[in-house]
Amino acid sequence: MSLSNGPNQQTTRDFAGRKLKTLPKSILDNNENISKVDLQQNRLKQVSGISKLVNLTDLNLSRNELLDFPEEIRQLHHLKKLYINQNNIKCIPDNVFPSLQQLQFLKLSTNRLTELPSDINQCLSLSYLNVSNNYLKDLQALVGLPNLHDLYVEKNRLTDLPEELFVNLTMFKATGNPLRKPPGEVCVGGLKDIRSYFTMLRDSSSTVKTIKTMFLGSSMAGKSTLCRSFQQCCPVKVDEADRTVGIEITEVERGGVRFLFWDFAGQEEYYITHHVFITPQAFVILAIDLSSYDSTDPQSFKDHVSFWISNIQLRVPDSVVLPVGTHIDQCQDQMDIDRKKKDIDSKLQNMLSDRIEALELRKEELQESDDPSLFSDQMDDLSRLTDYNLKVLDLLLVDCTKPENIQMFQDHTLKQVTNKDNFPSIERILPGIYQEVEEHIQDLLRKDDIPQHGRVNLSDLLEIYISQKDLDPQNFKCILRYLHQIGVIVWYEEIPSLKEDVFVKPSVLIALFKAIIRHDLVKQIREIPMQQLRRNKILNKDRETWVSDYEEKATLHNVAISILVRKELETLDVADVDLVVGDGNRPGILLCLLQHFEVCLPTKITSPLNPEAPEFHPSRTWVASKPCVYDPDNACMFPSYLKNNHTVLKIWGEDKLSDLNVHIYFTPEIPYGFLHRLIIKTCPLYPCHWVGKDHCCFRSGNNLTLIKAKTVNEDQYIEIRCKEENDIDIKKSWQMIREIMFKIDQLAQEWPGLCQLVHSPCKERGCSAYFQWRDWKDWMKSSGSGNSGSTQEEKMTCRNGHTRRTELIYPRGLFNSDST
Ligand SMILES: Nc1nc2c(ncn2[C@@H]2O[C@H](COP(=O)(O)OP(=O)(O)OP(=O)(O)O)[C@@H](O)[C@H]2O)c(=O)[nH]1
Repeated sequence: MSLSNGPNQQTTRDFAGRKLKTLPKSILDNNENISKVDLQQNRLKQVSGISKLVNLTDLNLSRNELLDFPEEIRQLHHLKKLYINQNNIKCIPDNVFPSLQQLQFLKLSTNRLTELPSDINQCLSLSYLNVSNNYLKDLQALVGLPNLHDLYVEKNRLTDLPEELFVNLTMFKATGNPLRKPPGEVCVGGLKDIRSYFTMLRDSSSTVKTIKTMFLGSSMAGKSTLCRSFQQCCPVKVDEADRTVGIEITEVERGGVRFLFWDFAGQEEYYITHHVFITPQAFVILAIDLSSYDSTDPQSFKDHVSFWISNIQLRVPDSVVLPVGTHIDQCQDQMDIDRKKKDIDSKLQNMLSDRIEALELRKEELQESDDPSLFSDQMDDLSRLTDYNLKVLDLLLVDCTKPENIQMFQDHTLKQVTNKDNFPSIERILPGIYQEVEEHIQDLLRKDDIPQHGRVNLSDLLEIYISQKDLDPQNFKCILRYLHQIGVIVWYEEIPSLKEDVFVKPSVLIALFKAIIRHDLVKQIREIPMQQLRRNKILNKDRETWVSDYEEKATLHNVAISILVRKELETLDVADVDLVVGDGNRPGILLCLLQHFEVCLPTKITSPLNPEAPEFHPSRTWVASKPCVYDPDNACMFPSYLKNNHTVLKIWGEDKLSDLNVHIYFTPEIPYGFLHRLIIKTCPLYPCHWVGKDHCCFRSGNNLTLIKAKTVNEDQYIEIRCKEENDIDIKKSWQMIREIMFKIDQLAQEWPGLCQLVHSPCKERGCSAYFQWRDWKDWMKSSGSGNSGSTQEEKMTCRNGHTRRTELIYPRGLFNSDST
C-alpha cells in the first residue's frame, strides 16, 4: 500500500476505489510519517480517527458519502491540499479553516453547501478554491483571502458578487449562476471585464430586464405571426410570400421588460445555421400548428414537437420553453383542440421523464460494472445531464386571428418571463454607460456616422468613442462584449480575420448568411441576370453547372456565392463588397464565418508547388513555406445538402471484420448537424477525403478511415472504421481514430445536454458482444501513442468467449487494469 518513501521518510497511502466504509486500521495504527492519503471513490460516511495523521499534507476524500464536513480535519495543521468534492456535505462548521494555515488547495465542488463558514477568510494560504456545483447564494465570506488566485464557483445560486473579491484573482469561472451583478454576460468576458464593470458601476447604475426570446418550430407553424402580433398588439397576417428567410431580429418593450425577438425560419435548409444563433439563457417559444397536428401519428409529434425539444435540450438544456398551439381556428372543433392539447402535454411529459430514466439506466449500468471507478468521468457526465432542468410549460392555445388571444399571449409571456422560478436572472444591474453606449451606437447609425449596413471597424468605433465620450478603450471593449453576448451587436473577436469587424446590426450578418443558405437557392441562381454573369465572364452553361453541382454534389461555386451575396449587399447599400465576398487573395467575411461555424467546407485548398519549400527532415518539424491560399475559382461544399454516399462507398468498398471499429454512442441522440460539422472539422486534417450524405472517408498514407452515423434500435452512434492492411499501420490507425474522437469531443462541448459512451464491437462474425471503453478522455489528451501504460493484456475475451489481440479492440496499453 505504501507507494513511495521519500528521503525524509514521507509516505503516500493509496486506498482509492476500495469500497471502504471506515478508515483502514493500518493507517490509523501506523500514522506518524504519512503525508499523503488517497481515499477517493470509497463509501466513507465519516472519517473518525483522521486527526491522528498529524503530518498529513495531502488528503483526498473525493467521491465518498460524507454528509458532514469532518471536524477532525481542523487538527491537520500541515494540510496543504484537500479534495473533498463529490460528497453530500451540507454545512461546514466554524473554527475549521482558521486552524488550516498551510492549506493552499481546497476542492469542495459537487456537494450541497448553502453557505460557506464566515471564518474561511482566515485560511490565509488558500490560493485555489473550487466550490462549483453547490447551492451557494453569496461569496461574501471569501472577501479578504489574501492569496486566493483561482476561484471556481460555477453552477451555484449566486446573484451578486462582491467587488472586493476580484482584487487578486487570476482565474475565475462562474457560469451557471443567475447572476445580475455583474451579469453572466459580463463574467464570460473574464476578469478584466469584471473589473472594468465594477469600475464603471461606481459612476452610475441602473436595473434592466432583458430577455432574448427565440421563436422556433416547423415551417408555417406561425412563428412570425406570433412574433409580429405580439409587437403590434393585434393579429398580423403574414403572407406566404413573406416567409422568414434565415432569422429576423426585432425588439419590443412590454411591462418593463425588453424583449429581443429572434424569429427563426422553419425550413430544414436553415437548421444548419441554428447552432450559431441558438444561445443559452433565452426564452423559447415553440410554435405548433395544431390544425395539421395528428395525435394518432407518432411522426407528427416528432416533426412538430419532439425534434425541437430535443434540439433545445441538447444545446441549451437550462432553457424554459413555452409550446404555443396555433391555427386553432382551423381545427375541427373544441373537442379536437382539447384532445390535441392533452396529447401534446402528456407526450411532452413522457418525453422528459423517459430521458431522465434513460440517463439513470445508463448510470446504473456503469455502477454495476466490475469496477465502477474506471468509469467515473462518464458517471460525472451522466450526473451533469440529470442536473439540467429543461422546463417545458403547458401548451398555450392561441388563435392568431383574434385580438383577445394575442392580448392573452402577451400577458402570459410576460408573466412567464417575470416569474423568478423561470428566469432568476432576467434582472441585470448595469453601469449607466452601458446603456449610453448602446443608444449612442444607434444614434451613429441614424446619423449615418456608421454605414447603414452596420459593419464598422473596431478602431474607427473606438476613435469615435474616445474622442466623443472619453471612454477607456478596455472599458469600451468590455461593453461591446456584453452587447455581443446579449445579441444586440455581433463581434466575433475569436475569429482572427474578423476581430476588427463589429456588426452593430446583427440582421446584416444574417442577411449575408441568407444570401446563400436559403430554401430557394436554385431559383436565386437561375434568376441571376445575364448581364451580371457576363460581367463575371460566366456563360449561361456555367450557371447550369452551378445548379447541377449544387443539386448533385452540394457544392456552390465561389463566383456564384460572390454574385448572390453582392446582390444581397446592393439592397443593404454595402460599399466594401470585396471585404465581404472576398477577392483574389482572401475569402472575405462571409466565407470566414461560414467556415468558422462549420457550415461549409472549401472543396479544395490549393497550395501551389513551391520550389523554395524547405527540405523535409524526419528529425525536425517541417514548416510550410507558403500558407494555403484562397482560390476564387474553387467552390464550397455544404455537406448537409448531400443526397447520397455513392462516392464514399466506392472508395471505401466493403466493411471487413478485420477493420478497427469503434462506436461512439450519443446519449440521448446525435444532434442535428453534428456529423456534418464533424466532417467539416476533420477534413482539413486529411486533405485526401470523400464526403457523402452521412458517410465520410479519409486517407492518410496507406490508412483509410471511414466515419458514418448509424441508428440501431433507437441507439444513435457514430462508427469509426479503419481498414487494417498490416500490423505496422495499427498504431497510425489508432492515431487517426484518436484525432477524430478528439474532434467529436471538442464539438460535443457545444451541446451541454449531450454525453457519449464508447464501445468496440467483438470481431467475431455474428457476435453481439462489445467491449465498453473506460474513461477515454485522457487518452485523447495524451500524445496518443497508444502504447503508454505498463503491463499490457495481450488478449481480450468478450462475454461470449471470443478472444482477440488487445490492440485490435482498444489502443493497446491504455485500457488494461494496471494503467488506470
Ligand atoms: N388561420 C390562422 N392562420 C394562422 C395562424 N397562425 C399563423 N397563421 C398563418 O399561417 C401562415 C404561416 O405563418 P407564419 O407566421 O409565416 O409561419 P412561420 O412559422 O413563421 O413560417 P416560416 O417563415 O416558414 O418558418 C401565415 O399565412 C399566417 O397568417 C392562426 O392561428 N390561424
